[in-house]
Amino acid sequence: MAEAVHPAIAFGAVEKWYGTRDEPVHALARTDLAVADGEFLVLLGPSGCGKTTMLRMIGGLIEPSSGEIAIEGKSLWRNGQRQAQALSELGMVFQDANLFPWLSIEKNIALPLELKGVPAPERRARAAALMRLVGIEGFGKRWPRELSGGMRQRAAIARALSYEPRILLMDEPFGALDAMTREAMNMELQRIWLETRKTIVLVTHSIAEAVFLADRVVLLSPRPGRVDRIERIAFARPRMPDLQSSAEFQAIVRGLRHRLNEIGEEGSGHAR
Ligand SMILES: Nc1ncnc2c1ncn2[C@@H]1O[C@H](COP(=O)(O)OP(=O)(O)OP(=O)(O)O)[C@@H](O)[C@H]1O
Repeated sequence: MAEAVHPAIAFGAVEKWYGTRDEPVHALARTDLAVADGEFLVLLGPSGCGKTTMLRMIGGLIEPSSGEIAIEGKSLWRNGQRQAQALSELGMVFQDANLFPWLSIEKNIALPLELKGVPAPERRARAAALMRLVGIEGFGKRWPRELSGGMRQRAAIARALSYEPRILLMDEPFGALDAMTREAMNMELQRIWLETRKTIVLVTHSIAEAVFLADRVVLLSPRPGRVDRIERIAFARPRMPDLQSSAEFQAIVRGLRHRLNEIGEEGSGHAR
């Protein structure tokens, strides 16, 4: 397969300040980062280190204060205007599935297609294929409230994939789920990724989740948010849950936890 000409996502000297009523908040210091086409990148770090800010900037929901973000080589912003062309490459999944309660699961999944004017028979066929892909086949006529949290998250992933974005952005997608469902969802997400080969950027607070899923873990530190280190995770795929009890896996988790503790101490102790 030919190498993609552009990275899927490129940060060039991107910086973000938020204006507040008191002091401006320096949410992200000048950051350069390239995410390869088809890569699974995980953003990990303590509260307030800028993970969501980075994800929302990639998603075009907020504009960087300076620097440039390019999606597949196309600038996301030009003269303060978001470029729709670059945005169509992106799908988003949040912690809360955010399904419309008055629409069936099938209609929720097909909604982005309806908004795009895709005819009903094609929408139904696509929704059926996506429900198979995420493992909720047969639940299309149900209401969101009739599904478990894990199943609702599967539906949210199906909806984000419905218009075939090349990049999937996920902000703590499994943060609200119990530990067992979360582990099952990690396996499912890995399977979906192996089948679709999307570029994925996922935010998490869980070190084990990060190491289990990622090609690279980007560890961020706060005040201001910045990339502290990038850990390449080389385990072969598909990765099985037992991998997590291996010495190699635990060594990486330990290293990241150790660094996270140091970051915490630097933040609370000596002012810089
Ligand atoms: N809209 C906003 N206005 C002002 N400050 C903000 C805003 N959004 C985020 N911040 C600040 O920017 C910094 C980075 O926030 P961000 O939400 O990106 O961090 P995070 O790593 O995602 O945190 P968490 O893990 O708690 O979700 C924090 O200091 C936060 O208080």
